[in-house]
Amino acid sequence: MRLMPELAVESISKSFSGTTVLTDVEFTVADGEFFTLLGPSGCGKSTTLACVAGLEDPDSGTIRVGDDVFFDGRRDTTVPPEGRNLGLVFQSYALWPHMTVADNLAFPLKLRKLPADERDRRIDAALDKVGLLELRDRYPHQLSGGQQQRVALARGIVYSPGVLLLDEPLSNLDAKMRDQARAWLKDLQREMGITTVYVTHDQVEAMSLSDRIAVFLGGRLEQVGTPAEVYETPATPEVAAFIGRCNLLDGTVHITADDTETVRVSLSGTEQHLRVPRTDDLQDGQRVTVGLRAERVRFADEIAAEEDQVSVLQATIVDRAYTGAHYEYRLSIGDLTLLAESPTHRAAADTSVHLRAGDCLVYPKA
Ligand SMILES: Nc1ncnc2c1ncn2[C@@H]1O[C@H](COP(=O)(O)OP(=O)(O)OP(=O)(O)O)[C@@H](O)[C@H]1O
Repeated sequence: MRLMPELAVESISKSFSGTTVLTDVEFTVADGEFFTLLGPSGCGKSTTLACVAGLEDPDSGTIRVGDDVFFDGRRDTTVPPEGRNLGLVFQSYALWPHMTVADNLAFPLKLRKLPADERDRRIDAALDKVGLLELRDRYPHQLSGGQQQRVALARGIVYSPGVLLLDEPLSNLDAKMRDQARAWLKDLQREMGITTVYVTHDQVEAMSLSDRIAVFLGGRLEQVGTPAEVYETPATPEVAAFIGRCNLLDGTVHITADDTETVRVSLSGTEQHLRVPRTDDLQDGQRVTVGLRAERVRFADEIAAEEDQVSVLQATIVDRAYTGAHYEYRLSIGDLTLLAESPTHRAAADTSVHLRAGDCLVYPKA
């Protein structure tokens, strides 16, 4: 298999009409890696991808694949999209309606001036990869949404691009088809070993597809890590809040001479407190934000209260919802609201919750 040099995006910034949409965005994508740009609507993911594709130019920074410089803000260098050998697939499949499937795929090959027999060979190979060889002579309107999406993908890979860029390619599919397409896309990417940059706002999609995820918020890269890293050790409270369902609680640290493994945090909005792991960056009196994922808020019968390692808080259930997979509870603790998930139905209003110190994500405030 041919080896691709890494894609390096170095400190790119971009504004539109004076409004900054990207600030010092920096990441590298390794050969064969499935790398996802994840973030809420408007955070700058698509603009970043468009800069890699050459559809937009950043205001500054560099973009390169190995020694091939696509963009260099200092030298005013920019390579046009067709010179970058990238496969592009967007949310809107953008198939030409008056062309058959095969002709849709032939288009980028004609642009690259490939001879007809080589074009046919490549078209059949790409359609075979996406499992649609028998539909090569149909028109787009004779295909389902999922099939159109596969054709768009086949068109993205037909000229053997070095890097595949996908912008929300599954978002037009219904939930069930999206699940199937996701599994299929992952298999295809693995089989081809093609370096892939994927844009989505759907964290489940990002978690299940990616080798690594770059979390974008407000035009900045907040964290780059494996799915497990961004979920288990989010770099900031904002990342914790964006990925999964996370309670964010404000409090103040209190450290005594007896505290070795954990320290006490008095929570704002209640007289109650919880214990969090003791770390070097925590001082007595330090204001902190504590992140607690909903599924890590346990009820008394779920985990035992262990000295120092599990805090017991008295709570009232104010609302419960059945989701099929589990129950979601809204709890009040003094003036605080806490979301909890549990497989068990709980009828009583008053309850105690058990919070493991190791489940608390602690962020010192500046
Ligand atoms: N051509 C443009 N002119 C002006 N502003 C733009 C342009 N393209 C994007 N923006 C703005 O830049 C910001 C980032 O947009 P971008 O499309 O990159 O976000 P996104 O994270 O991909 O969002 P979404 O998931 O909704 O597509 C947004 O505030 C958007 O309105």
